[in-house]
Amino acid sequence: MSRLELTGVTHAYGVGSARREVLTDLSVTLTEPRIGVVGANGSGKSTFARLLNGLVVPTRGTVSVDGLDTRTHAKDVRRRVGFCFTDPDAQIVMPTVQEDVGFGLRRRMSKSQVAERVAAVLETYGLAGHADHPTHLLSGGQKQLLALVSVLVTEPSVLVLDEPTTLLDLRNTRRVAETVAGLPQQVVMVTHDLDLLDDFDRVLVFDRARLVLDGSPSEALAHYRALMGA
Ligand SMILES: Nc1ncnc2c1ncn2[C@@H]1O[C@H](COP(=O)(O)OP(=O)(O)OP(=O)(O)O)[C@@H](O)[C@H]1O
Repeated sequence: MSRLELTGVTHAYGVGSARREVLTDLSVTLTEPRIGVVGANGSGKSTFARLLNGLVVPTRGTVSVDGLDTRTHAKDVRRRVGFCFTDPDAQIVMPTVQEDVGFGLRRRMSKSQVAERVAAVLETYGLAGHADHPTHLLSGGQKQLLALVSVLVTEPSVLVLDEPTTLLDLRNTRRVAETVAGLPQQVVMVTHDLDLLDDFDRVLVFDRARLVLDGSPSEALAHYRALMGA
């Protein structure tokens, strides 16, 4: 597993009177295979997730992945840490399924190698019959799966998922959950769906820009439910 390390991290968006601190003085080291992140809307979870692959660079403090600082080694970090957005439309970039899956590989290997790898992963994730399908015609669940597969094909060592099932029905939620459960990679998953975290090794609870609990799924979920008054 990789070592994801945040040291003295504070992050704010905006400046002057518009400055809004969304993460405050966060230090945490993550080495477990399965890490969940929960918290209220606006508590800083997405910002935390984006810090892990350098999509967001902290205002103060450092974030590193296996010793690589996201500020100075952005490219290496992004190669190791794959990121899946809540909304798959934010990352589906090509007109057909196979082109989209091959997109992240085009600079690393020859056309025939890309075609071979793409065919193999589409088969593995049950999308083989959709290779030539226009991406904009896929269902929400298929799009989410495609976004996940397009990241997995690049073989990241860590996968960060920001609310990957929010837009999905129960069947597709299960499908994504099963796919994620079977991955050899380290996974960091932000979610409001607490059931997805039952078997996780560690769950972080955020509240108003702070990490307020870091523990087992049952401890974290009890704390989160109490925070939510549920
Ligand atoms: N690019 C940005 N510019 C300005 N403010 C931002 C930006 N991104 C997020 N914010 C603000 O930062 C705060 C924390 O947002 P963040 O998305 O990290 O929270 P979250 O816990 O993931 O919320 P949610 O559960 O609603 O997705 C929110 O108030 C949000 O409006």
